Amino acid sequence: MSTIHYQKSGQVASLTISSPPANALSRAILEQLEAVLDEVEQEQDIKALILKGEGKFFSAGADIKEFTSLQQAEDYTALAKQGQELFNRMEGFKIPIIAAVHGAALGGGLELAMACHIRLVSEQAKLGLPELTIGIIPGFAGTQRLPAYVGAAKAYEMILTGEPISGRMAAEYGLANHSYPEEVLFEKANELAAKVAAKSGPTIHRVMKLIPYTKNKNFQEGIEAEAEAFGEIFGNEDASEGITAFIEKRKPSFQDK
Ligand SMILES: C/C=C/C(=O)SCCNC(=O)CCNC(=O)[C@H](O)C(C)(C)COP(=O)(O)OP(=O)(O)OC[C@H]1O[C@@H](n2cnc3c(N)ncnc32)[C@H](O)[C@@H]1OP(=O)(O)O
Repeated sequence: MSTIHYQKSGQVASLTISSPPANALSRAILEQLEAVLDEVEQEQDIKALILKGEGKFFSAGADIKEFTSLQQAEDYTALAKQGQELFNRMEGFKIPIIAAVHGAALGGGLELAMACHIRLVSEQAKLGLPELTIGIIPGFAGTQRLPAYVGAAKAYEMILTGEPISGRMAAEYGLANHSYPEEVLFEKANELAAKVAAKSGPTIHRVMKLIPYTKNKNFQEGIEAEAEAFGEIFGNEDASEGITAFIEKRKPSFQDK
């Protein structure tokens, strides 16, 4: 069963995405994440949150198989908005969220990690936005958050090639705070969360309110345009071909239509 496990240990809580085999972000998983954040918000004493994935990966992104159940451009736009709004809520959360990324954070999985305040990654993890490889575009604010972390030039390359970068390179690019061997990643995340949790709660909350003032003012406009474009692109034959090819485990044959 797909779920988000919520575990509290002192003043640190962990949220674990458990949606085998790839921790794909179905609409149901996004709703569960929303519900768990509601629960966390009720707890007065939590000072740091760790977000991680169970199994082989952090998350392989939106649930590509679920895409076939949607019909209209508006349905896809609504899906993009669901993810964007949740991720905006996370970015504006008063409790710092540390993403501990192992295996892969691709597409919506990377977009989720980018909505966290700090990213620790395993050295060999694959981080990327591969949507163009399946004939679609990023839709959970990746076109806006990735350039903010790595600069426009690297974001163009990563999005247009669809090729992932390693965790080690993500730390070099500024996309991740640090990279570690996978076997120590979660320990490092716990250590960092403990350092944060040792601080006074009111000071943490003030900082969490202040740092978002640095955000680019065009961001909201950018994600609205992204959600519209995400919906429109699904009307293309190449999107159907890309998604079918992924499900059939073959290379897509795009016709530029
Ligand atoms: C708005 C947001 C949009 C998006 O996020 S679009 C999605 C963007 N993400 C991707 O395009 C990533 C797609 N997945 C992959 O590239 C690969 O997978 C991995 C690199 C993550 C893993 O590769 P490997 O280790 O070879 O495993 P495997 O056999 O490809 O996958 C294991 C099972 O996981 C399913 N799966 C993987 N990613 C997704 C996904 N994003 N949505 C739904 N299912 C997914 C596969 O189909 C398969 O399933 P089965 O065992 O039944 O054949």
